[in-house]
Amino acid sequence: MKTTDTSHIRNFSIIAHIDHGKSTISDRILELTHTVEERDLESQMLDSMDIERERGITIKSNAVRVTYTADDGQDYDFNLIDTPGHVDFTYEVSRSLAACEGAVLVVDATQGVEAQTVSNANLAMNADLDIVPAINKIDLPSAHPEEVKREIEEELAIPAEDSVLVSGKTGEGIHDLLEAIVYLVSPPSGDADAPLKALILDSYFDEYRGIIATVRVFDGQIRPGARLRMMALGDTFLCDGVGVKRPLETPVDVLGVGEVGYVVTGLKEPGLVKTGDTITEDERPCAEACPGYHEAKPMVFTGLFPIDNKQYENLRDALEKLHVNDPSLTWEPETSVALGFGFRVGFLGLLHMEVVKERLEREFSLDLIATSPSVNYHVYCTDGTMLQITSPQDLPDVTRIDHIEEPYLKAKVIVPPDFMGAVMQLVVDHRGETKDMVYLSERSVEMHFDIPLAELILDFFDQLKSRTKGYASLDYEFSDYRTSDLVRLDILLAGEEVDALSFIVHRDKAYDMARGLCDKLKEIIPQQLFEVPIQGAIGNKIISRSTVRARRKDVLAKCYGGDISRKRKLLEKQKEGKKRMKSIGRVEVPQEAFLAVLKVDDD
Ligand SMILES: Nc1nc2c(ncn2[C@@H]2O[C@H](COP(=O)(O)OP(=O)(O)OP(=O)(O)O)[C@@H](O)[C@H]2O)c(=O)[nH]1
Repeated sequence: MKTTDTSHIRNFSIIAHIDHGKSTISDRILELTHTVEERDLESQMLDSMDIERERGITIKSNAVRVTYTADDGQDYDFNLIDTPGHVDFTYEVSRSLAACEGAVLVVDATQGVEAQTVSNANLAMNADLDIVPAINKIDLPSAHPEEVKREIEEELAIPAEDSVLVSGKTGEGIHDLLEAIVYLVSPPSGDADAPLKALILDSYFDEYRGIIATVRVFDGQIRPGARLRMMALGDTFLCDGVGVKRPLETPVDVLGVGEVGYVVTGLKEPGLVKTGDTITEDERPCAEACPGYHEAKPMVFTGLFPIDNKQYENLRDALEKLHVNDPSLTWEPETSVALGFGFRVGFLGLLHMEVVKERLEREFSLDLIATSPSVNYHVYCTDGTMLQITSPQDLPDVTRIDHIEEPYLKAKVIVPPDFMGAVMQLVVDHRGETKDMVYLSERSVEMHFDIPLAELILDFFDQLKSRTKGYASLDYEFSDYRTSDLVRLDILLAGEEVDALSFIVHRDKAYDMARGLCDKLKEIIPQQLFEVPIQGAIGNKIISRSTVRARRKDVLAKCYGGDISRKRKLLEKQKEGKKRMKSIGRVEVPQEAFLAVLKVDDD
């Protein structure tokens, strides 16, 4: 085996619980290594999507190359991968870790170890990575780094003597962190003469150059002009260029062993490049592909419908293109009497759903309506068959149903002991069952419970945050399917059933939900020229009702005659408002009505 000198390469991910400061620390590293000059530095440099910057969260992992001149006088190439912290995107973290030898585990010095600190640390340990703990936000007066060190040792079983104290805000300690990375993270190894073996970490669609894949080279090398092959999918392509992100794309002559960079595939069809696949040489393929990734399974499903039905094909096209960048998305066509043609789309969670909807609207100029999120139910019929349904409309008639099973999660909350009672009550209110709890330290208890996924996606997290004054952190994973007494709640507007407003709910909660939803819809649906009764029904039985009173809406009344340009402006504004509405029968319904179920206070 020919070994190339990889002793000056370090590949690491930055992992942490949400908001502990990964992106801020990455910014400081870019600055200190002069990858980006101070005057060009925008905050959250690696969060390249507008949504990420606006919301201050990382959604996609991002790989960037920086060169660090260490205290030993040598230059080191760091491939740094910033990862998301939110539980919806855990799969992004494991994808990134597969490309690295090390992980910087950021822990907020004021918060200590939280739920995703534990799960991300476990992912890194299972991947056998060298872990560098970084205790962040030490500039804050409420920082208690010594206690956090103890938590890292006791709760995560990671030696804390290697911890580096840093402040992403002031830059203090970042130099020590870079030195720790040089000494604690192993350099990559591989065979430069072996056939190419490169793992696809991520990919995105470029209108002009086709699909661009981010890869980690394990063996061999990639040069422009080489004929390469996707091992799982079998397609071949001529490599159109390789490079690294600094953080802008910078072409290089070759990507060698241990390096992380991008490959321009020239492939134009979405679906030809798969994250987790291995790229090899066409003529001399490697013997074994990289282990690849577990497919991320969608947990939450919603209907996405274009407001203008002419945009249906554009929506399909957009989903295909977005899928290149977001392989966890699934979809199939769905038809609604109320909303026309659309798709039933599967997501990893509610945040993922919001992000995808927003990306479709922004990046592909679509106007969309999303319907209430649902989970995947197993419906056992009296004829012995089992149906998997993700849409309330597909629920068969009650006479055909023997029983229904719904997905349950194993969830974990880390919280100060004072809030234990509040969390237990919240779990009971959401049909959950507390299993056990472990004191991690005087400051924190880890509680384990089982809870239906359908309850968690409605409002559990918001309520958890508010009832624990923001102190609780939550992590969960799929557990199993369990039988539940579930019914479909239908909503009628002006006497007509609106299929897109139906949802599946536990029988014990149906009355409260129906009342809450009718009241919420009354607030959301604007007054029309006629009275609009809103009714909630199970089967033929009406169980709740509210009414939107009639009013003649005369927008011009405000103008007191006179000014024509003002009148025109008002009319245009009204037209704009209309675009965001959908006519259901005679009733104009705003988009947000279809997600009203998320806003119902059912307590
Ligand atoms: N005082 C102080 N604030 C910090 C420090 N580092 C980060 N912050 C703040 O903490 C918040 C979260 O920081 P981010 O860097 O966005 O956190 P993150 O871990 O990347 O968050 P996600 O990507 O959403 O998981 C921001 O408001 C930062 O300004 C620090 O060292 N000191």
